[in-house]
This record gives sequence, structure tokens and C-alpha cells, in this order.
Amino acid sequence: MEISVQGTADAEIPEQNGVAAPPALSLAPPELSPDPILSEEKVLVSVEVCLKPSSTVRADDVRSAVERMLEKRSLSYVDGPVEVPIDNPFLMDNVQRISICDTDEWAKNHGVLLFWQVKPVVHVFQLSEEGPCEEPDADGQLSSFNEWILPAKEFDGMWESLIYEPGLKQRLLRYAQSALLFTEKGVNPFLVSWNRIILLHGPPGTGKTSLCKALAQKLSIRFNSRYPQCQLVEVNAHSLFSKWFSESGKLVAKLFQKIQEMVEEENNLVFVLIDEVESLAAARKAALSGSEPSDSIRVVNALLTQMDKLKSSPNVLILTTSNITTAIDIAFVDRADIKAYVGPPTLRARYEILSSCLQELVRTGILSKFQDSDELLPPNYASVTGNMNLLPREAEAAELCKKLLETAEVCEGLSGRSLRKLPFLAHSSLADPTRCDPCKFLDTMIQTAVRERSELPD
Ligand SMILES: Nc1ncnc2c1ncn2[C@@H]1O[C@H](COP(=O)(O)OP(=O)(O)OP(=O)(O)O)[C@@H](O)[C@H]1O
Repeated sequence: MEISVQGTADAEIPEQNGVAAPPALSLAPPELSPDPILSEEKVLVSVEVCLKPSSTVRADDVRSAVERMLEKRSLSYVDGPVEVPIDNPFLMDNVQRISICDTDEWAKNHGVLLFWQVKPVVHVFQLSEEGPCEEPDADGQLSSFNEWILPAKEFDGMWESLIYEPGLKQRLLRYAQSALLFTEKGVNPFLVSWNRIILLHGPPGTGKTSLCKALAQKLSIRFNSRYPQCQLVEVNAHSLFSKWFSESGKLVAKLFQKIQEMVEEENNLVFVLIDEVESLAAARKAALSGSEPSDSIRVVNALLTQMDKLKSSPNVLILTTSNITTAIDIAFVDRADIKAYVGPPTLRARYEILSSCLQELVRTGILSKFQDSDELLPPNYASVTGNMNLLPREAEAAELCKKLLETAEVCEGLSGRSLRKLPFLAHSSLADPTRCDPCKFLDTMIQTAVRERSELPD
């Protein structure tokens, strides 16, 4: 029987074969999501506040100071930096930067987000400068995992630098936030089932590993009131299964023992990043064909069992990546809740990636400024592809945009990794690298891209 979850008890009950059908299960009619323009409901906007490395003040004091500062702001909210007010010595002394995040989706659907529509949620954090901790094993060999304290200086800005089709990053962030919330609230896993495992798959160089690290960094900032400590353990599955094959069993045991110790501390949020998970399937296959020691299958099984064990800990999220979707162990794919395909960059993403490369070269003085102005930014993709009514003085900017768009078109088929290398390769082929304006530089980028594409395997 179909159960309707809409309608009210007063709704007319249709007759079925002359017999009055039983009343449909009545739930309250769904509420329309309130429009903050018309109602009192506010849009939650994350505001991230990065403390200076030297700062020793309490995060709560900074949060209150930033909240007071934002109350005085009568501007619209868009993603990007907010200036630290110079008349606020407390913030000036302690805060490195303040950024507004996640408003882009709202802006896309509804236009401008005005200050009175917003409820800012302030997250205060300080970056760890410790770097990766690689523990050598008993024989002095490098271990098969790296450990980071989050939020780490090395991953700062990574989230913003990754450009995908709209929605992908938000989807991952929301998924991870829900997964942590469900566990936190003690939702019964027999009634509602979810794992805390994400699988990103797609061609090489599309930013999967970086996206996992950036997501872990983001979550460590967003959840820092609940989890004041946060760690990322980066495991390379390939090295786990091939480098010291006979030792693999011990390595898996050692790795998970270490993770288990981290997880036992309930204020610790632990991310386990397993790269190249397709090697699990390869190890199992090799074991079956007899070309590898037969205990490899036990190692794969041990890994899966250990991952299942971790499921009972509320403070772990497992992030995995693979280049070869079809070859991922089916037992593994089944365990992942979110399987997101991360493909090569679209035209828009290529434009934005190349634009951010140019900005960086202008910022560092390698390229001259656009039209000798103070403006570092070439116009964004939307203004290039939309109806751009440029003023005459902006004609030069328009020229630059067109060139950039042309370059992005030529780069079709190149991965994000290759795109980020392109400016370097182009620069190294310049006859006179000391005199470089952005438009001429883009001509060299086009030539370099054509050469790079011709060298791609068929
Ligand atoms: N969509 C993207 N936007 C911006 N930068 C990107 C993008 N994709 C890749 N990159 C750049 O490429 C670099 C390499 O990415 P990363 O190693 O994370 O890719 P991957 O998909 O994990 O590669 P592999 O599968 O070969 O390990 C990133 O650090 C980033 O600079």
C-alpha cells in the first residue's frame, strides 16, 4: 500500500472499489522553507577567523569581538576577506585574517545577501605549524603513513584553490557535517544507517587527494568547539600492499592500533585518508591468481575489518581516493556512503584556475599588473561569458579576458594538476622573462598548452 505523507486529516478520502480507503497517514503539511527577505529567519553564514601564530588569547574572546564587529557591519555578505578594523587594537593584535565562506550558493540562487538577512557563525582557529609527522618503523624504514595536526599551515587556502562545478565541495561539506552530527546526537545506526566513509574517484590529477585534505581542514575549523584537537592520518594503500608485502599484516595492525589510540581520546577528531584504494582490489586479485603471497587477501580483509571497527567511534571520518573506478574492491565501494566522481576541469573551472595562476604571478611581481592598475584580478568567468558592457577604459581588461578564455579552451583535456603547472612551463620558455605583461604571457601559455596536449597519451 502506498502511504501518502502529505495532506491533512480533513482531506477527502477517495473510494477504492466502492470501499472507503483507510485514511492516509496524516502528517502536518510540509512547511515552505521561509524566505529570509519576508520572515525573521536568518541565513547561517560561516565566518572563519584565523589567529596570528603569536596570539595566545582565548578563542571565545576573539569570537565575541568579531561578532560585535560584524553587528556594526551594514554591508552585503559575499565570500572573501573582511578587513580587520584598524580601530580595534584587540583584533589587530591577534587576528591574521577574517573570511566569509559559503555564501556563493545563496548568491547564485537568490542574489545579494544583505547583512540583516544573515546570522554569522564565527569559527576561530590557529594554524598548526608542526608539519607532517612521519614515524619510522622499527627497522628505521619510513612508515606508510603521515600524520598532521589540523588545521595545518600546509593546507591553508587549499579548499579555496580547488575549483569544481558548483555544488561538489558544498555537497561533501554538508555530508560530512551531517555524518558527524548524526553520530554526535547518538542516532541509532540500526534505525538510520550511515558510515563515515567518502570515496572520491576519477582521473589522475583532478585534485581528489587535495580535496580530501582540504575537507578535513575545513571540518577541523568548523567543529573546533566540539573537537579541540584534530588529526589527519594519510595512508598510501599502494605502499601498504606492495612495498613491504610480507610486512603488510604488521603494518595494517600498527596503523590501526595508532588510529585507535587517537580515537579513544573523545575530544579528538580523526580523519583517515586512504589514497589509491584500488590497490586493495589489486592485492586481492593477485592473491587469487597466486602471483602474490597468499596472505595478502588476509591483509585486505584485515583492513576492511579494522575500518568496520572504526565505524563505532563517533569521531572518525574515512576519506578515500581512487584513479580507477572499475577496479575498486566491491567490498570497499559498498562501505562508502558518498561516492563522488571528480572529473577533469570544465571550461569555467579551467578559466578560474588559470585566472588564479595569473593573479599569483601578478601578486609576486613576475607579471606586470593588469593595465598598470592596482587591480590584481582579471574579470571573472561570468562577466566574460555574460553580456559584458565594458566601459572604454576596460577594453584592455576585456582583451585579457578573451585571451584567458581562449587559453582555457585550448587547455581542454588537461588535468587540474597540469593546468597549475602550465604558467611555470610557459615562463621557463620565455626569451625575456624580465619583461612580461599578462596578455603576452597568455600567448606563450597557449603555445605551451598546445605542446602539452600533443604529448598526452591517446
Ligand atoms: N579542480 C581543480 N582546481 C584547482 N586545482 C586543481 C584541481 N584539480 C587539480 N588541481 C591541482 O592539482 C594538484 C594535484 O592534485 P591531487 O594530487 O590532489 O590530484 P589527485 O586527483 O589526487 O591525483 P592522483 O590521482 O594522481 O593522485 C592539486 O594540488 C591542485 O593544485
